[in-house]
Amino acid sequence: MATLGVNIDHVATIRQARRTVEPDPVAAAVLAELGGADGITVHLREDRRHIQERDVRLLRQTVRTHLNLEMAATSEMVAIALEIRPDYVTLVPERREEVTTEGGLDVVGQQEPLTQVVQTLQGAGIPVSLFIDADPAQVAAAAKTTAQFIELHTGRYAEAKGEAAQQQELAILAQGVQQAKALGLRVNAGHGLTYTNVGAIARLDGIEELNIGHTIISRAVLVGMVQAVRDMKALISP
Ligand SMILES: CC(=O)[C@@H](O)[C@H](O)COP(=O)(O)O
Ligand SMILES: NCC(=O)COP(=O)(O)O
Repeated sequence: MATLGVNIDHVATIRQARRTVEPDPVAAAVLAELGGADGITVHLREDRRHIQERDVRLLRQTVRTHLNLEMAATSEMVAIALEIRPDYVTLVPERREEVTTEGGLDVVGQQEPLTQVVQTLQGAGIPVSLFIDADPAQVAAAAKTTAQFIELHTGRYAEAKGEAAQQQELAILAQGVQQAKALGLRVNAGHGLTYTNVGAIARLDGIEELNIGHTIISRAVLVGMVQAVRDMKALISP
């Protein structure tokens, strides 16, 4: 049964809309944990469009479950991670122009530099997860970096149109989980999951944690964070 990492990026999106101090992602994390979150995920983007370094520093002191820092594999972000020391780091691709993450890391094409970043962080005691598509070559390349985890990108599943297409993407994800486990990788999953599409992913054997953000924050705006998290927990671990 998968656990739930709540991504609170878009609490910060509302704050940054006015460049002000509310709503505070730190307060949101407390409420998410009260609602049953098993972890808190934040994406400190190079362009700081939502989560700020201040948020990550305070969350390090206040998160009682575990803190997952999503970041690009840059020297700036590695230095921040080594200083703040999240419970784990998830390396994600980033493009300034993107509205949100568009795909997984190209580990195959960046094997050497990504392996260096993985070994720097894990050498400092910070486990690393690589956010990748469920592509066999990417899964194999991720294992070669010595990263302890992968996070399978569920965006194509979430965007699939119609039952057949969704079942096809689900089968690809299931295959990716099995390949990763056979290679000794621990497996998380996330991106684009919602209250209506999460069930089939939560039922995939071998996935440890689902990182879910936008849909939970969208519901929290209407019913409150505690209830929004409780509702998602009820779906992924009934
Ligand atoms: C990697 C991923 O899919 C998300 O966790 C990421 O945080 C999306 O970026 P935004 O939160 O900026 O939409
Ligand atoms: N890595 C996925 C994540 O943290 C949240 O993605 P989303 O649910 O906001 O699409």
